[in-house]
Amino acid sequence: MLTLPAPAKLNLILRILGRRPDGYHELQTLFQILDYGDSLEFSLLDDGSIRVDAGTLDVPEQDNLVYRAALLLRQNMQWQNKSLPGADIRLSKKLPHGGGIGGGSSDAATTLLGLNYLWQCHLSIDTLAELGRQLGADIPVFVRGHTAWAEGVGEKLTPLCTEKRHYLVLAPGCQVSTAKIFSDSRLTRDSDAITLAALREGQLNETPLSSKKLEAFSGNDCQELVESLYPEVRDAREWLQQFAPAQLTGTGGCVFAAFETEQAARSALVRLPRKWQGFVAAGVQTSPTHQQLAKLTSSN
Ligand SMILES: C[C@](O)(CO)[C@H](O)COP(=O)(O)OP(=O)(O)OC[C@H]1O[C@@H](n2ccc(N)nc2=O)[C@H](O)[C@@H]1O
Ligand SMILES: Nc1ncnc2c1ncn2[C@@H]1O[C@H](COP(=O)(O)OP(=O)(O)OP(=O)(O)O)[C@@H](O)[C@H]1O
Repeated sequence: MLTLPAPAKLNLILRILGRRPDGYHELQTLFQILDYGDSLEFSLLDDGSIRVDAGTLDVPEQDNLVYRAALLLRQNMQWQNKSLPGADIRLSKKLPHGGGIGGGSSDAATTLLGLNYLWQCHLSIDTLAELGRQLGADIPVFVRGHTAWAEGVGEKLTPLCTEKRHYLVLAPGCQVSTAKIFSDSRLTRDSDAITLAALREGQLNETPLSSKKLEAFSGNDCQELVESLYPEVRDAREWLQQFAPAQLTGTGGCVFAAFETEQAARSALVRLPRKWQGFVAAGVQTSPTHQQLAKLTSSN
């Protein structure tokens, strides 16, 4: 049996530059991977079937991104005339879905990485990232497994180190549909592009992007619209704002703030009103999934 984590992400910066003919949006975002997330257990099945036990997640099996990722990988291998065993996958969800923290996307990426290992498919990270992109714009970053600056629809990724910070993430309890936000005519979709060079200006190449820089460039073009549609998101952000600058991640509904120490983040968490849920996590440069896989491959 193989157990792998599926971490959350935050969008520390999210700028929407325009809409493409296929309806998708050109964006620029800074994906920060966290050391907190879901967990998946994989076992081989002799009968060739794919089974997913989604635990508390109430999504039909065919729609579960874990199932869809497993099927896509298997189809891809079948085209190469490789016959594969099946898989039994157990998902333990900690991440709220429809939260803008990439829970479903990360589960899918961990499935691609985990089954590539277990089924010995030997597909490259580039191929797995391309398969992931077919399922969702947020999946490639988790497949590649680095905190990164992203462009295009989120698939053109440049790894970027950020200064270590601790995040308090709040889930105000509403699920926000990404498609609904991106199709709303009121969405800000004309932000100017910024360059990675501007982001890094004044910093030595090897140094992680400082908290000051992150704060100067922070912001999320979806925030105003999401808060007007979901007042509870604004309430949660305003509550968090008493401790540190707070903003929306992805298309929400989660909001977050950064703290220098874990203790500072936790002492805000203990004051969280009961109506909301929250967690504290550290920002990491390399995904815990990749760290775990690297341990496995080095011990083999
Ligand atoms: C907002 C972000 O979370 C930022 O990280 C992502 O861009 C969303 O990525 P995601 O949830 O993986 O999105 P997908 O599942 O690919 O797409 C959901 C819907 O969002 C819209 N969508 C998504 C990403 C993007 N760059 N432009 C879009 O317009 C599309 O209408 C699509 O039908
Ligand atoms: N394994 C899964 N975990 C969570 N949601 C899933 C999963 N599979 C399918 N879904 C569906 O995908 C939708 C989006 O879930 P997800 O957790 O990816 O949202 P999100 O946090 O807003 O992600 P993103 O930031 O990628 O938009 C859910 O509402 C759910 O119906």
